[in-house]
Amino acid sequence: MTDASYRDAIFTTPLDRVASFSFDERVVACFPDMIRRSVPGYGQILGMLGEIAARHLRHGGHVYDLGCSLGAVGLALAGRLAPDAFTLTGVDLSPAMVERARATFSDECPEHRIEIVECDIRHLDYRPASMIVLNFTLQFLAPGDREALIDKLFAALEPGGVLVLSEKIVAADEQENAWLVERYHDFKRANGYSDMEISQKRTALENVLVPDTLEAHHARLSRAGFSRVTTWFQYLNFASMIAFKD
Ligand SMILES: Nc1ncnc2c1ncn2[C@@H]1O[C@H](C[S@+](CC[C@H]([NH3+])C(=O)[O-])CC(=O)[O-])[C@@H](O)[C@H]1O
Ligand SMILES: O=C(O)C(=O)Cc1ccccc1
Repeated sequence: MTDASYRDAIFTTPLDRVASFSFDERVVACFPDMIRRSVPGYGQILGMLGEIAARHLRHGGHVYDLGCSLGAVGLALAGRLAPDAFTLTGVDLSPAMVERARATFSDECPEHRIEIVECDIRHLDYRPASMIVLNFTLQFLAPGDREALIDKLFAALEPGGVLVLSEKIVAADEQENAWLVERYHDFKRANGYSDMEISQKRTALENVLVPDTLEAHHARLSRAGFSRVTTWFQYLNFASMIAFKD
């Protein structure tokens, strides 16, 4: 059984000291529930990734899913496209994530050509790709490492290729940001998280998940050489962009 998933109860008890958030076994065990209840629009983004792939991916082209966690992006593409339509490499640094993602793909879509690599996306030797997805992963890299990775991904993309970048974002205007964060906390409360869980998770993510502004993302993508960048989705302080390489 590869799809066992528990309810996220990681921050339900008060802690004397909240440790930094990490993608360990406990998080992996409840990850599908955590991400669904914590990321506004997560399911809609996955559904649209299938449609974006159907439109933009060269037939038989290669896809990278960077920070693939349990493989949700690969599963969305495999649900939308035939096995001969693409090959995919999912990459994640967390051994617990990689182990479960591999089991899921061999159980659920053995015909699709999907491999999972345990590696740091900053150090991977990229082969030419038609589509690259960073679905809520760049935000976990040290801010100083982000530009070099985007440059590397631009170089790996074939002409006509696309990069999809989904991120938690911060608004430059303090009042706007405060409103978005408050409504995001309402979103989490409505999804069953208590004030204590919300507050302890926020502490655990400090200096671990460091969001950029949408403007910073667009500027970085343009600097790397992408000819067009479109924010195609935003729900509160979560957004997804698509960048096109000519
Ligand atoms: N340097 C790194 N190299 C490789 N992996 C990394 C690195 N840093 C973090 N990760 C991995 O990036 C993933 C981020 S989760 C992505 C969700 C998924 N995309 C989804 O669509 O379900 C987002 C979230 O939990 O908010 C984790 O699995 C980390 O181990
Ligand atoms: O829960 C949060 O506060 C988030 O920002 C989203 C999230 C989801 C899963 C792991 C880490 C962060």
